[in-house]
Amino acid sequence: MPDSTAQQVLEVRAALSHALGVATDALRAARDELDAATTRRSRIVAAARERRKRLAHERDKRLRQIDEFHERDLAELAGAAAETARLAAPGAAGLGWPRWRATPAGTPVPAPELRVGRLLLPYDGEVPALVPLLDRGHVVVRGDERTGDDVVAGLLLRALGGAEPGRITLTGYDPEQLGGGLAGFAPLAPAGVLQFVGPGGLGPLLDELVDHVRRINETVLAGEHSSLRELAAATGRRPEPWRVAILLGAGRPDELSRHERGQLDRLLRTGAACGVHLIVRGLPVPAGPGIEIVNAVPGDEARVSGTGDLPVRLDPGPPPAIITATCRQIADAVAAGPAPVALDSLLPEREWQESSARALTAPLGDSPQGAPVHVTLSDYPPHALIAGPSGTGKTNLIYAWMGALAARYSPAELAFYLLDFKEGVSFARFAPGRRDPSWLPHVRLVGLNVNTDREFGLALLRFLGAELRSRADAAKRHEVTNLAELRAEDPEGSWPRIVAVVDEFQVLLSGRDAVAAEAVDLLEDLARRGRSQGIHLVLASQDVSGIEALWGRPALVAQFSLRIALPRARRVLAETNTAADVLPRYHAVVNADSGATEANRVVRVPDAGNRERWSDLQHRLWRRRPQELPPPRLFDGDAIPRLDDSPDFRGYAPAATVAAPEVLLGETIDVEARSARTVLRRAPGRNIAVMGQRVDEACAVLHTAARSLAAQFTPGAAQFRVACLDSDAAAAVEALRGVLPPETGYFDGDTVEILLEDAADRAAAGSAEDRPLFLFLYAVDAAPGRANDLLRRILRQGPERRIHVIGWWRGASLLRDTLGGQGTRTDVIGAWVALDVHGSELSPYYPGHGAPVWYPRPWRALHFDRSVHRGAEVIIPYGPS
Ligand SMILES: Nc1ncnc2c1ncn2[C@@H]1O[C@H](COP(=O)(O)OP(=O)(O)OP(=O)(O)O)[C@@H](O)[C@H]1O
Repeated sequence: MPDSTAQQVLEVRAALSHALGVATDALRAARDELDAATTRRSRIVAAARERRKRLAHERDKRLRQIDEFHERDLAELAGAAAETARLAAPGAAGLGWPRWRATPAGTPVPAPELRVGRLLLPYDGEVPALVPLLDRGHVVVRGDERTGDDVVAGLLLRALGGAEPGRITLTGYDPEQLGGGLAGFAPLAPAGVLQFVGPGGLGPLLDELVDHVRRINETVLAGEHSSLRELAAATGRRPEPWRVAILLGAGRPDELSRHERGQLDRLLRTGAACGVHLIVRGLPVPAGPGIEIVNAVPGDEARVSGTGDLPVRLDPGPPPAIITATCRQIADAVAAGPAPVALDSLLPEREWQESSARALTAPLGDSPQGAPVHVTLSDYPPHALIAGPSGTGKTNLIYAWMGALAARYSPAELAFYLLDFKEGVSFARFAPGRRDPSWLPHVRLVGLNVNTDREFGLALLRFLGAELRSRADAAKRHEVTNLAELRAEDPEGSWPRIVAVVDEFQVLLSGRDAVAAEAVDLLEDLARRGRSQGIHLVLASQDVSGIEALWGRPALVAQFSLRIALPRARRVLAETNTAADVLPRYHAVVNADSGATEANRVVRVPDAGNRERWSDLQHRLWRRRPQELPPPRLFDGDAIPRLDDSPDFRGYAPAATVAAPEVLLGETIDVEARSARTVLRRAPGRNIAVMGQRVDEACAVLHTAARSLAAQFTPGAAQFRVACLDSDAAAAVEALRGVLPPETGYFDGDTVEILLEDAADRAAAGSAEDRPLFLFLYAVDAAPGRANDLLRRILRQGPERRIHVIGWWRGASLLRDTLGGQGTRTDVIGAWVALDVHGSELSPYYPGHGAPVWYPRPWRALHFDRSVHRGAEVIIPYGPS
């Protein structure tokens, strides 16, 4: 058994050892497996880590790419926004304050947007934050008060600086600070560009703006355009300025009444289309279309509604010095008025093409809407009244009108007669001058410096009256009633329309004297009957309101149905028509219906005063003139005429016998250049007395008389004797030696009696002289006592014996003494020339007329010849040759 036990032990042992071996193998195998698994795991872990790293890398790379894209996109967008902003807000609308300056631009459409600050974007460059105002809408500023003030000031300055001066007008409502919020803009007020309304003024202001919108809709847009902006785009013109109202309320909810609320809402809705824009702060205005809201907070948190929620940094306010300087410039420019329009704008494409048979029509300038405004003279309206205070451009308007007419109608169609009672030479340009020999071919007469020679005005009216009669006679002959018909019936006749322009015509009508009375009568007749005969009167005056002579004759005034009022003209339009009060410079109201408000047409008159521009036109027309057309008659009251220029004097040819020798005495004040004359025929009383103390003028008259007589006789055909009793006249007498025949006898105080005795004897002789004898007696009142007797005999008996006295007495009463004192007859003095002698002293020599109206004036004389004159005539002595 032991064996079996041992065996068994052995077997067990063997089994155990086998099992052990197996287990050991298994263990080893397991270990190996573990090792392998461990190794594999480590590899897997390492691989996983590697992948994660790669993943992170990839992710980072991708994120970086996305960031780059994003930034690039953003930069592109911001760049584009900045560029757009630069275009939308050019110049003054967008420049930063350090470089800011006004950049007034013509009429860009639409108007620029205005910078208020910059958008805060992750972007290197700057993107301006803009708000639309002019042409687009309204701006409401909320938030911090000081920042808001800066925004408002910036907006206003940018808007003003980008527009032509005067194209924006501002109205401020600032009840809390009473305009203090807009103090910097105060220099605009005197020029009318800025006005303030007081604390109670909001309602009226809103009413007025609403009314303005209504007016623009009715009269300017007139259903043709939906907004001024559209009108400007279509026509290139902006007929109305923008009106910007700055409403700075106190922020109280009850600040607006119901009515005001309604008006404000209306303006917010409809104002922008009509150029009315509001900048509102401190009044409740809800967001809405066309309303830009600026939330004004300092720092980086401001917002502008047009740019959504993007943060904005608002600009600081404009430097006060820039505001003041800019406003001053604008005010100066507005006060100086708009730049002148050129005369050429009134000229037709082809000159002298029009017929004046029915009317004279020409443009006078442009309306505010840019259309030409035509003015017509015809049967209706026949005559024009122009008024405007000194310097408002009356003369210029007349030039412009004349230029436009003269370029359209040839001299066969139109004739001008021009008279200027103003001191100066405004119409001189139409007549040949020393520097420029040209003249306006239509001009037949130019009267200059006639302010003291009202008689010349009268002469013109008389002349026109005669022309009127001759036209009326012709019309009767041809059995027609007006110029158009007459021209049709008589195509060969010369019937131009006549335009008589009288500047400062009130001078002619001033005074209650015979000249004024006759002038008004003539004017009335011309005004009434001239219309159908093509004679048109254009009367201009600084102030027609005080012309009693005019307003006392309503029938006369009624004929002047064309009224032209320059700025601030009084009474020329109807009483309730105040259009002239608000006219800008160089504008006029033209009214063809006697000044009724409905007939107002505003016209901007071009600058016709410019000599060069005018000369171009005048020279062109002058070169085209018909060669037979003479230059106009020029009457210059300041010029002293010369006998050598007198057509009468030049017409003399010496003859051996002259039945009616003429004595020329001076130039008449008349439309034709004529010499005043007295005829010394063989008849009683044919003597001439010159009366007055002015030596030069007396000598000039006697010199003219001597020259004119001498020119009519061949040598020896007449006898001349000269006596000089005043040494002041010695030089003048000496000058006669060159004029009178060599055998002329000269006498002085010592020898004058010899002369007078001889002449008196010859005057008393039975038969007449075979050759006339002319006695020129200078200062004859100084002759010794006995001389008066002799003189009386010569004066009484001489003329019938062909002995005539042409004498100078140094006073009217001295002549009377010569004739025999008070009460003696004066008819031996058949003609006289009075110098500085008052009219009342002349009554003894003025039979049947009382005393002539005569106030002595330098280098003028009164001439009366009882054989031919109804009344005395004013003459101008001829000056030295
Ligand atoms: N439309 C215009 N454009 C530019 N300048 C003008 C215009 N009208 C007038 N002026 C200028 O204004 C000034 C005054 O004009 P103008 O002499 O015509 O005025 P007036 O009313 O006739 O004055 P006065 O009665 O004192 O002579 C002139 O220097 C003239 O050149």
